[in-house]
Amino acid sequence: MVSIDVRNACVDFPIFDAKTRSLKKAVLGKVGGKIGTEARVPIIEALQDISLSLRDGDRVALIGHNGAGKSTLLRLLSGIYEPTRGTSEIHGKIAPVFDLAVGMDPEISGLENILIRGLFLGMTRKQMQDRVEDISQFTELGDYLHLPLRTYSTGMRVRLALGVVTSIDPEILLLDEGIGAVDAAFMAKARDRLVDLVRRSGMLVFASHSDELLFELCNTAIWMDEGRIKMHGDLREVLTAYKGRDPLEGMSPETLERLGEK
Ligand SMILES: Nc1ncnc2c1ncn2[C@@H]1O[C@H](COP(=O)(O)OP(=O)(O)OP(=O)(O)O)[C@@H](O)[C@H]1O
Repeated sequence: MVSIDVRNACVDFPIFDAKTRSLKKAVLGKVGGKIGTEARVPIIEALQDISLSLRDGDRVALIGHNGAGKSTLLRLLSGIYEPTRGTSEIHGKIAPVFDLAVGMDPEISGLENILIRGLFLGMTRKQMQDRVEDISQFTELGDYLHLPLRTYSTGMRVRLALGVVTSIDPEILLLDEGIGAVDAAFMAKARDRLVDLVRRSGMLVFASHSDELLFELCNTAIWMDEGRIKMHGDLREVLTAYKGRDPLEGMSPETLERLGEK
C-alpha cells in the first residue's frame, strides 16, 4: 500500500559558521523558517511539529511564502532528510523531482542521459529502452540527442529532463516547481504529459507558486508558514485563505474551461 505518515516531525539545520549576535536581529525577518539563537550555534527550525497522513489518490499542493518549508518538507517525504525529532514512515516507490538537472551527466549524450536519468528515478533499463523513442520525439531535439549534454541550452536541457520525468510510473511523485525555463508552446505540450503522469502516479505532492498548475494537478493543499502547517484541506479553500481572494476569479474563461470550473 502506498502511504505517508508523518508524526510531530521537526527538521533543524544547525549553522556552524554564523555569528549569533548579528543573527538576533534577523529573527525579525518575515521570510524563512524560525532562527533559534539560544543554543551554542544558531539553528534554523525549517520544519516544526509536522503531522500528516497521505494515501493512494491524494494530490496535494504545497503552498507558502519563500522559505516557508515547502522544499524541506518534500525532502523529508522523500527520505533525503530524516526528522530531527518525531517520525516519518513512507511506503511506496518514490520519484523525487526537485531539480531537473540532478541525475544528468554533461559529458554524455542526450540519449544516454535519458537512460541514466530514468534509472535514477527508479525505472529499469528495459523500461527506459522501451521509452527512448517516445521521449526523443517529445523533446524535438533531433540530432542534438547524439551530442553531449554540455552543448545544450538551458531550455533544451529542461526539454530532455521533462521528457524523461513525464515518462516514468511512480507510486509517489514529489514535484518541486522549477519547470519554467521552456517556451510557452513546449510548456503546453509538457502540461498534457504532466497531467497524464499525475493520473498514473498513486500519490502527488507538488510545491508550486502557479495557481493554474496547482488546479490542474491537485485537489487538496497544505499551506506552510514558518515551518509549520498553517492549513490543510480543499485546494480552493486553502488558496483563498492564503491569498485573501478566490484564485479562480482572476483566471481567463479559457483557463477556467480547461480546469472544468466554469
Ligand atoms: N540546507 C539548508 N541549510 C540551512 N538552512 C536551510 C537549508 N535548506 C533550507 N533551509 C532553511 O529552511 C527554511 C525553509 O526553506 P525551504 O527551502 O524549505 O523553503 P521553501 O518554502 O521551499 O521556499 P521557496 O518558495 O523560496 O523555495 C528557510 O528558512 C531556509 O533558510
